[in-house]
Amino acid sequence: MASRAAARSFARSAASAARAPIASRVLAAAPRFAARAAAPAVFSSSIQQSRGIKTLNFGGSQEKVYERSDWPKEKLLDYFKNDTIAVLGYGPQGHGQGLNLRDNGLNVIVGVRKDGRSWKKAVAEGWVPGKNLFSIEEAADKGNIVFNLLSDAAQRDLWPTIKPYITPGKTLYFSHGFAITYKDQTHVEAPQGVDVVLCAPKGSGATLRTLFLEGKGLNSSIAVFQDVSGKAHERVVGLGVAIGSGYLYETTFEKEVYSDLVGERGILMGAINGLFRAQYDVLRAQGHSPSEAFNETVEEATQSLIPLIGAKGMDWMYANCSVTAQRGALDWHQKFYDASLPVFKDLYESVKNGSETKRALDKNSQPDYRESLELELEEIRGSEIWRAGETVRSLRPENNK
Ligand SMILES: NC(=O)C1=CN([C@@H]2O[C@H](COP(=O)(O)OP(=O)(O)OC[C@H]3O[C@@H](n4cnc5c(N)ncnc54)[C@H](OP(=O)(O)O)[C@@H]3O)[C@@H](O)[C@H]2O)C=CC1
Ligand SMILES: CC(=O)[C@](C)(O)C(=O)O
Ligand SMILES: [Mg+2]
Ligand SMILES: [Mg+2]
Repeated sequence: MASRAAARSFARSAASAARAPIASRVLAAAPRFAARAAAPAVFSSSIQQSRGIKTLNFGGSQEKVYERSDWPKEKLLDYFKNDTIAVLGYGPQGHGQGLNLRDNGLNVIVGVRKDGRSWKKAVAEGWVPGKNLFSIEEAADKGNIVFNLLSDAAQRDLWPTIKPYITPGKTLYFSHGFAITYKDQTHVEAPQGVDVVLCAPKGSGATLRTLFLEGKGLNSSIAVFQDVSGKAHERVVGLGVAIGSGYLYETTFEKEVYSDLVGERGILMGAINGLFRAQYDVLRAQGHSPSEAFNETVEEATQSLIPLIGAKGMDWMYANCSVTAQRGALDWHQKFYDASLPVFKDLYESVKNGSETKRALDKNSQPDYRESLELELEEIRGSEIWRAGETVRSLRPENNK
């Protein structure tokens, strides 16, 4: 009973927090359930081992994370003062990482194919041809820390062009374990005499940039594949901070790429799209209007309930919904789990055995790959659910002043 009353009082504080903007909602600190006080010691907080490194308890496992407090701007500037960072590619990551490095005062240049989409974007964002914007080859030549942020297919296709410039003493940096892990398909082998590292922001390059501008940071995964200098780990931590990361989590190239490919095909992008569509279609088939089906499927999820999960976890979101909703969700979640578990197992296998890689490489190396992706996105945009969504979004009070 006590915990029920406590839950109700949380529900009230969360309800008022829910009216605040998302950022302050996330920060709103309300006491947890009374039951939480008796939680096992396993949930206890961190042991600070040394400055900049923390060993934390993640659900019962100890893991090390690195933090940016150990890398203030002056240290970054001094540590990388003799380095030229060449960012190859100017997609979402080239944009986010390149601009954050530049704003942090590091010596950074961009390399993209001349007069392509990325070249034009880079020029529009203040990169100057011949000064800090070059062809891919020129940039790879000039840089001693080379960020390979081309598309994963282009990393395979252009490797023979780039490889001659990755000479001993340089650092080769990726934001994905893809090229190295699937080297049987990409033919990207770690060159001799070169540190090979990874820093993979766990989110879009667009978010990496906006959070940096807001003085926040996106968490990233880091890994070292080849350490020739003996400093590869320290360097990638510094680089991770310099691109605007918050905390850095340790992984391996293989673990990063397996989890990333599963995540984006699964919950983050593929599964969420499939689940939204399925529920919307059932509601529509039962005679609900497009706005009702959209509001009950997408709008409420993105505007109300998912931010609550982000703020304080699944139980917190449940606790802030009616007991009717909680009862039903607790009963039905197992059915969704059972239905999707085999799909996730298939997905993991398809990632691990290289099928997903093969498909991404085949499709995204076609000359018209962008146009065909755009056609598929157009189809989503034109479908009823997302057309209904456009109208619903336009009616959010903040968009309708
Ligand atoms: N998107 C994200 O937020 C995340 C991406 N990553 C990883 O970061 C890396 C970069 O990804 P992302 O930023 O999304 O970029 P994209 O996958 O969108 O790739 C964009 C870059 O690749 C270039 N490119 C593609 N094909 C060619 C080609 N044949 N020749 C020359 N250049 C080519 C494009 O140039 P042009 O415009 O001239 O075609 C563009 O600059 C990838 O390894 C990705 O997996 C990691 C975390 C998140
Ligand atoms: C943004 C991100 O981390 C993804 C979804 O894995 C990607 O864009 O590849
Ligand atoms: Mg990712
Ligand atoms: Mg990815």
